[in-house]
Amino acid sequence: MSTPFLVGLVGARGHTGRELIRLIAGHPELMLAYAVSREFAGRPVAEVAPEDKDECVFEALSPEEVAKRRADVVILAAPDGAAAPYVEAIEAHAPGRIIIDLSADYRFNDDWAYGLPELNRKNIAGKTRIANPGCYATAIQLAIGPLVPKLGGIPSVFGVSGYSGAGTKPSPKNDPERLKDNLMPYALTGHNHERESTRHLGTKVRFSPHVHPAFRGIVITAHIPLADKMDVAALTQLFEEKYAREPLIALRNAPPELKDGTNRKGVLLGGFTISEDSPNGGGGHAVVVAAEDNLLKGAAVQAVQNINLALGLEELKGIL
Ligand SMILES: NC(=O)C1=CN([C@@H]2O[C@H](COP(=O)(O)OP(=O)(O)OC[C@H]3O[C@@H](n4cnc5c(N)ncnc54)[C@H](OP(=O)(O)O)[C@@H]3O)[C@@H](O)[C@H]2O)C=CC1
Ligand SMILES: CC(=O)N[C@@H](CCC(=O)OP(=O)(O)O)C(=O)O
Repeated sequence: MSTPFLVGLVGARGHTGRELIRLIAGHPELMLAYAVSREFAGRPVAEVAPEDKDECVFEALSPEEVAKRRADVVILAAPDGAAAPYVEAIEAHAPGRIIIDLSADYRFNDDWAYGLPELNRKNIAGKTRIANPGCYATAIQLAIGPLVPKLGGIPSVFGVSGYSGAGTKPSPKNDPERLKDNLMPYALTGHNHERESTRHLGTKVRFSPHVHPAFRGIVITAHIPLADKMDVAALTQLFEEKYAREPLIALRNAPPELKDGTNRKGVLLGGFTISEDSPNGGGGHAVVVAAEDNLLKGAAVQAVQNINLALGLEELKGIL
């Protein structure tokens, strides 16, 4: 067997960190070199993630210590706003090292590749600075992307997420008591993933998220105004052609439900519908539904796709 690539993981205690440990353990060419957590420091990683076979112990490493430790790839899976000290220390000590940042901190930075392989993999291959997309933003862009050349207005998206999307830091959005028998709308305009989808699709998108009591899983329903009339067969064909060679994207006629996306490695798109109703002329609007697991294609699986592309490995190695 060839020497594995070493991966350092910052934010290893968190929800996405947990999924990343499992994926790294199952990847034939990656090895976990270190796992950073201040709260779990000193505990064996296998205590919380039994699949870890690299016998790591959680460590409370500073950004400088992270930069000085040997690794081919550093994954930053810390909350928004925390990445810069790690990036700066790595720039100073090991500028050629690959960094995959799961937060929103570099998704608006032109010096970083934006890592949504199904829409822009040629911009990711061989890169050393990759911003992993947001969870809702992944589903939104995959649902709207094929229709961008056909738009006749601003797409509007309703989204629902499980509460793991809100991380482990206590907040109303991950408080089981607040969420019990509940659906909580928030950030009705201007959510980060509205800005992110708008930026990377290159066209304005509106988005209102909601959180509900399941732990994981996302469903988004996109209403997409069309410039010209289109029937359901043509709509479906457009998606079939766009995603024909994408193993992580599945299509079906019926609208996917939350549970169809939970624990799925990729995204399920469906519910392809056309409304003839177009008060201002034009082609009416299409409706497309997407279901995904926010922790997998919405975070950790996508990070492994990006690592594979950065290292020149087969994109789906360790995933399928
Ligand atoms: N959850 C999701 O569905 C998705 C999350 N993301 C993004 O991924 C990142 C991680 O999310 P998630 O796993 O949910 O977060 P969690 O809240 O579950 O975990 C955060 C992790 O970061 C560590 N951490 C907290 N503050 C800092 C800091 N200042 N410096 C270094 N480490 C820190 C924590 O460990 P400790 O305090 O022990 O050091 C913990 O391991 C976030 O940026 C999030 O926005 C992206 C897509 C989907
Ligand atoms: C339910 C819930 O709170 N979801 C999070 C998902 C965002 C996320 O994790 O993405 P970033 O990496 O862009 O911060 C939110 O709406 O902020």
